[in-house]
Amino acid sequence: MEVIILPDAVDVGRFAAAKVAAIVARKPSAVIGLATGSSPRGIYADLRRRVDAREISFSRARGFALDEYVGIPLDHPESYASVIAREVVEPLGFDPANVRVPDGRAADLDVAAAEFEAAIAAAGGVDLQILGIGANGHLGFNEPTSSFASRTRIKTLAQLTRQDNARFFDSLDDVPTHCMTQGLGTILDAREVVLVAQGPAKADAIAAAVEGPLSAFVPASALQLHAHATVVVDEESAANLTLADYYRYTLAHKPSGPRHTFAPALPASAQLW
Ligand SMILES: N[C@@H]1[C@@H](O)[C@H](O)[C@@H](COP(=O)(O)O)O[C@@H]1O
Repeated sequence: MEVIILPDAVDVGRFAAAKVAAIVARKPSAVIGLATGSSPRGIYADLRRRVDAREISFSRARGFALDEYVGIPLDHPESYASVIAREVVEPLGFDPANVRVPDGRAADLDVAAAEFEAAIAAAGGVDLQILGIGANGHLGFNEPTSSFASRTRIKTLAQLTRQDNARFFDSLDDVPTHCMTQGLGTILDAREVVLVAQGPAKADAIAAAVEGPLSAFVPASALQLHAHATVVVDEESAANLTLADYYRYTLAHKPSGPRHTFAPALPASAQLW
């Protein structure tokens, strides 16, 4: 796992966007795992800038969303199908036919979950999975105690998650109680993953995920098992990392090479020690 600490949220978005852009430039039909929530918005904003500058195009790229609520209409503004369409597909110019969100409205949710897994496999797997992290350490909607081997399935949302997401709804009662989410096993199958976090509310979860023991109680700790995982955080989300100085030193002394060419230049304000 590579841990990148950057001064602020804008730098976090730019750094992670550079990884997405590099993959899409190399492979225009790349399969991108798409996350919702506030964390990846800086990534999408920087990618939009690159699209507008004609540096990259998502017209042939494919996308799979991480998760979806169960129990709200598809056209609800906070369904993840709506959010992905509004915040990712339209601004970045994906072909809507190439982007799939788990179907939380299906008559048979188990069948829909299995079909979603099959669609990822048929696409050749995910090239790069974008991830945020919940304050309780969840990935997608894999709440604490989710199996590291789990696949796309129905989950019950934790109360903390419902409270955190209530800001997107009129009231806590309006927040769905269930969801369909890619499993941790599904996420670990992506060829590369990049997790972004900003702000003090994520500091505990980041420390537990990066430096704590492997534990289903901290679902994001599953990323320790991934061979090509990058965690990109701002100073506030990095606040509880014991080895922060080591991560800064590593970044400042990064050897050059094909795997490292995606990294943009460090901002002048980056704190290296
Ligand atoms: N299901 C999503 C996750 O995919 C997201 O990473 C996380 C953090 O959200 P945010 O980025 O808004 O803090 O919680 C949400 O509920």
